[in-house]
Amino acid sequence: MIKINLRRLILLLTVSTALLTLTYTFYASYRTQRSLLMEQAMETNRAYAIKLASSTDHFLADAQRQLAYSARLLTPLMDQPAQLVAEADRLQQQNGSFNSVFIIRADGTALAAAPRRPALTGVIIDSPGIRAALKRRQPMISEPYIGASGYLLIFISQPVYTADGQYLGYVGGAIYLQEKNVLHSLLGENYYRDGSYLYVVDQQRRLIYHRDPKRVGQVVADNPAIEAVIAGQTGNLQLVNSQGTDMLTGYAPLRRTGWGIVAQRPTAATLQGLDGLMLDVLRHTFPFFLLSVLGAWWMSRVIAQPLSRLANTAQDWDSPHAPEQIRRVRSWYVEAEQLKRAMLAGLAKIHQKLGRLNQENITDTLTGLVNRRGMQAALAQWQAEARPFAVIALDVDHFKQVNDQFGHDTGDRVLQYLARQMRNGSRSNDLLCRLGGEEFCMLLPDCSQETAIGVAERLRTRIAATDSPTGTPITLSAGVSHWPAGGAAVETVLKQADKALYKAKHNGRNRVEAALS
Ligand SMILES: Nc1nc2c(ncn2[C@@H]2O[C@H](COP(=O)(O)OP(=O)(O)OP(=O)(O)O)[C@@H](O)[C@H]2O)c(=O)[nH]1
Repeated sequence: MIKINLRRLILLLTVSTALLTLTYTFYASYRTQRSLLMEQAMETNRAYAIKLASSTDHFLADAQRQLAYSARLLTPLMDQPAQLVAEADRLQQQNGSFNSVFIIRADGTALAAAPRRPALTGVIIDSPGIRAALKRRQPMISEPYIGASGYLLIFISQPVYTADGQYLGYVGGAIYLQEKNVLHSLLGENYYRDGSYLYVVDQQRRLIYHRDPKRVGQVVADNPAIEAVIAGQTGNLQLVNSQGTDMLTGYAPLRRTGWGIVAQRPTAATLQGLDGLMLDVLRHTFPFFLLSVLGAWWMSRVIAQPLSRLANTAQDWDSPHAPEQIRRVRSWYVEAEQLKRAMLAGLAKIHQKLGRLNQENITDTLTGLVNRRGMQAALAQWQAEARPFAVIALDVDHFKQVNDQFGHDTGDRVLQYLARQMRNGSRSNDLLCRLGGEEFCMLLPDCSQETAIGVAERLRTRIAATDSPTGTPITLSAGVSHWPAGGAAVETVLKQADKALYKAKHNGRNRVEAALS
């Protein structure tokens, strides 16, 4: 299995988390901005359609008021052609509301027209608007229709009655939907430059105003915004228009005529700025992303460091400095501290075990004294430290007889007894050794030969005066030497002690002899 480095793992995890967060934030921010922009555009269009519906309603009401005023003026003038022409001229020119003005007698004969058209004066004009006005005899706004002049128009009319209610005819104004007039300016002047535009439909779904004059008069089917607005609803929605363009629309009806105003903006134009906006977001977010990568890199180092330092110390566990090295590792988080403690505990156990093994290795099992190997190690260290010491070589006299007479077990107990006596008569830093059989040795650091002779003599005397496990005292012989007396080597000094011991044996046993230096 592939093993991944902890630092890389932390780095990888943190960077991928940061990257995921960045991507998600970016995506969420894109979605939010997008729907916000779209909702804003639709709401703006709705508000705009409401405002224009209200302005257009006002305009039509105003046009009707002008005609009503004129109708009142005309009541006494209906048989005065010159006055009628003057009034028609005034109406047409004063406010510019109408492209043309007609004064029609109750039988349908045109009495005056503005702009002046002599050909039409005195004849009966037959057009849907004029016919409808005559028939209704009430103030009215016609449906759009193509007039005698060939223009698509709406006709606004006001009946002329005498004071006693006799119908004399009416005064009416035509607004040419494809020509310049106040209505046109009202709708067209608010045309925005950001791709937005509006159109007006009548109840038959016919375009009666559009920024493209060629489309005026066209009937638009299957457009949900048109369907809603001619049903008298105000609102907004996203739709694909008859030209296949995705649009954000707002719409509002005209109360006076039942027409509908639809303001719209292509969705693509609305969202055009979004890409730039998102690039800006990315530009602003990227330094933070870099910072978090840097932070992740730093964190991965800081987290991995205690573990990797602990791992390094583990390679050197047999070193006596290992515990200190482990203790020095800064474990700043709980898991590293736990690991550190576990390692220290493990190491302590190992060292304890090693120490025990080591101790067993240098200890004589019968007496518990240091064996020959232990003695060699101590001597080497003292020699390295140039530490002077005295050597007392000891040997039980006639030990063979003890064995023979009392048995080997008693012989063993005698050896243990001697070891105890040696311990009783020595200092804590003296090294007491059994080198094999009944051969013993005492190494006394920082001790002169004379003092060592005294120690050996006291031991000999005590042994000779004390009952051993045999029931009677035993005796021992000793030879004493000193290092570095005479500059001899350690081995020589040991041999000198042995020689002195032989001398003591030779001279009758139960005695201490000093080596000649
Ligand atoms: N009980 C016992 N006897 C041992 C041990 N090791 C050696 N011996 C005996 O110690 C005796 C040593 O005898 P020798 O070397 O002849 O010396 P000695 O009898 O003490 O005579 P001298 O040293 O000349 O006084 C032998 O009988 C060994 O078997 C041991 O661990 N236990």
